[in-house]
Amino acid sequence: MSLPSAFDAGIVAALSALDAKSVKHVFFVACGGSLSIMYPAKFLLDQHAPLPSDVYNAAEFVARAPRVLDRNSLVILCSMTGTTKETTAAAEFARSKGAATIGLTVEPASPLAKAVDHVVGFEAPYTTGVPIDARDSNYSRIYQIVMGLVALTGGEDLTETLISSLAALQPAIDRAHAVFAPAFEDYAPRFAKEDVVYTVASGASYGAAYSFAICVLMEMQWINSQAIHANEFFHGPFEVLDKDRAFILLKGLDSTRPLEQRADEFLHRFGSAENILVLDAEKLDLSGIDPQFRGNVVPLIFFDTLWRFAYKIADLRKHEMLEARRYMKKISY
Ligand SMILES: O=P(O)(O)OC[C@H]1O[C@](O)(CO)[C@@H](O)[C@@H]1O
Repeated sequence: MSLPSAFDAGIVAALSALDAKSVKHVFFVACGGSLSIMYPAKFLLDQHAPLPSDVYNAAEFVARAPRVLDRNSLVILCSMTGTTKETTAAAEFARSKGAATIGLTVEPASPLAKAVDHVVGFEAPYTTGVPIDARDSNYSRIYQIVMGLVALTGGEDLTETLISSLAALQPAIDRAHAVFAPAFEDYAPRFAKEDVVYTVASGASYGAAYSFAICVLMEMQWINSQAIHANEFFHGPFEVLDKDRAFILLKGLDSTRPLEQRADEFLHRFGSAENILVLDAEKLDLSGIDPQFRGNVVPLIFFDTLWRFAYKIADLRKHEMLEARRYMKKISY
């Protein structure tokens, strides 16, 4: 089978060089925001192929040294900058075990790019401020890798369906901004005053909640946060819930939506609606995105739109989003 001509050229090169049928285990490896996209990537692979996979923080991957990592493994790594040293070390470690490696990065000359067998580029608006089309984002590229792999390993070939869905994603994101804008306007003044804001999600959307909690609220706004899995919520975290506690709940469209729905009902039973910001994907116009992929692309819509909310909070707190860091990239660690 051949991959669609609209597939990213780097992905076509990487997957064509791979003896796909020999791949017995896939590892998704990265740190921080780049790690957050690995959860939905694994979710997509789990849905479409009987291929075992794991998601690892890059340092943990090297320290744990899974015994199953060998020449029949495919290790997919991501570092936007390509300079996160743990991720480069993980690529080198994977190659030392004979595994095939694919690295996603925006910097083709970066240390990560040099450490992997194949480089896949993507675009990111967050540090440059230059808007992109979501079809060129990290989500889009890793989904192409996953669905390409599914097709090449004998699974259903949904690559064309994926490509046409990704082409419809940016207009869907643009429409979503308008849908969520009134809620962001309403909630931002209250959330800007909070010391703690939790984010809750499950399934394909968990990664979006994770990155919003650790990279945006904590890293960029110094607001204490934690991403809580929508069902784990009932296994401890719900004890902190009262009328004053602030939560963001992501309700996606994947098969785990009932978990998020149950959390929604409990949050509104004991919390107060004005402190529970719910982003519900059922309110979105997802025309052009195939129903099979709607649950998978919704987290990118959540994440992209939540940035607008974060900038509103940043303005109200007078705390600059990307510059006001104390440690990251400012000191050695
Ligand atoms: O490896 P990357 O994707 O360049 O990430 C570098 C840093 O950027 C973030 O993803 C967001 O600032 C951090 O979590 C991470 O430490």
